[in-house]
Amino acid sequence: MAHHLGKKGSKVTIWALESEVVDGINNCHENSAFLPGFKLSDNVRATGSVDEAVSGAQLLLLIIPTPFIARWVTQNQVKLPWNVPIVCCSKGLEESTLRTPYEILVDELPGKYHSQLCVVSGPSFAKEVAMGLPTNVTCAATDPDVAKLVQAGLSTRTFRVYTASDVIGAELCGAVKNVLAIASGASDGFGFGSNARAALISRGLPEMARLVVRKGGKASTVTGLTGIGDLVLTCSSSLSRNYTVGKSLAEGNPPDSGLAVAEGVTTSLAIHQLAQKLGVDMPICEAVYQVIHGGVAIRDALRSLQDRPLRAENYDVLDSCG
Ligand SMILES: NC(=O)c1ccc[n+]([C@@H]2O[C@H](COP(=O)([O-])OP(=O)(O)OC[C@H]3O[C@@H](n4cnc5c(N)ncnc54)[C@H](O)[C@@H]3O)[C@@H](O)[C@H]2O)c1
Ligand SMILES: O=P(O)(O)OC[C@H](O)CO
Repeated sequence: MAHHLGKKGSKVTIWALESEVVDGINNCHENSAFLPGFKLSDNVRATGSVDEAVSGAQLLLLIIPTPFIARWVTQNQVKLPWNVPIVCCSKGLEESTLRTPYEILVDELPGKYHSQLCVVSGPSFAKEVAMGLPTNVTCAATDPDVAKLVQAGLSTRTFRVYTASDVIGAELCGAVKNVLAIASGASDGFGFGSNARAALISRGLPEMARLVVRKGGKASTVTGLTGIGDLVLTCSSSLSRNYTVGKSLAEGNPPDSGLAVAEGVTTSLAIHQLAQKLGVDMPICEAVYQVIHGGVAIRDALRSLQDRPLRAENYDVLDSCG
């Protein structure tokens, strides 16, 4: 995103955790740890100081893995300006509290920040964004003016931003698709074929919709970029870390994604707990949870989805889409 905005002409300062990442960006214009092979725009620089990163900022993009958001925000809250949009781009659920990134920010930041919070989500592999390939995403905010500000701030001819109001829906879609992508990667890893992958995607969609609606979001959100858009992308490409974790599980490896984060691994536990708490039926996500956290063999978990009692293809939850 920094490179994208730098190419657009914005001056961007990245705060990064690792000093070698800061040095690599400032000295070699490359983030060789997390985005190797890209010469970053000259408008992008990095720092290890949050104060320096946010100084004079017109837009803050918060893009850190979900498990670290709460701690990072509580540690740095006093340094964050409250009068510019804070755009949350992370996709997942916090394991201990089952909160989405936006819910974490609302809880951890004082009320004066709340109207500035928004979410950007949708089918957007970082590598393709960095390459300048056509990408469409959605900015969801409770305040439409904030959504429009972010839309204008991020959009270019290759990066098109839509606005929306369903924040919780957009976030839950982003969290659930990562778990479903693990199932899809595993299915492909076993060579179960294109039919199986298409079934996982289309039967994953009502799981997503049921959770969104139960949490107060709109069913129609799952039909958009943050829903089916990101679901199709992540379930069908080796560029996805989550899909890749699934493929690796099928090869008999543990659910370890290495350096890069696959949010679906921890999110599968949170989705399991949230679905139980809210009484939402999410069999594919549950199968992924059983594999990663319950010791069930991945082949058995996928097979068990086929062995469930025959039933009607019920998409009632989507019938409420306007
Ligand atoms: N990479 C993508 O294509 C993509 C696209 C859309 C959304 N996202 C979401 O963005 C979020 C971040 O993913 P990513 O792809 O940038 O991750 P990544 O795996 O490329 O990098 C992980 C990042 O997390 C940082 N980090 C690690 N521990 C941290 C801590 N304790 N505090 C702060 N930062 C820490 C690392 O410094 C590193 O920059 C995830 O929620 C992901 O789902 C990623
Ligand atoms: O690599 P993944 O699986 O985390 O997916 C990245 C993005 O969320 C795709 O939109």
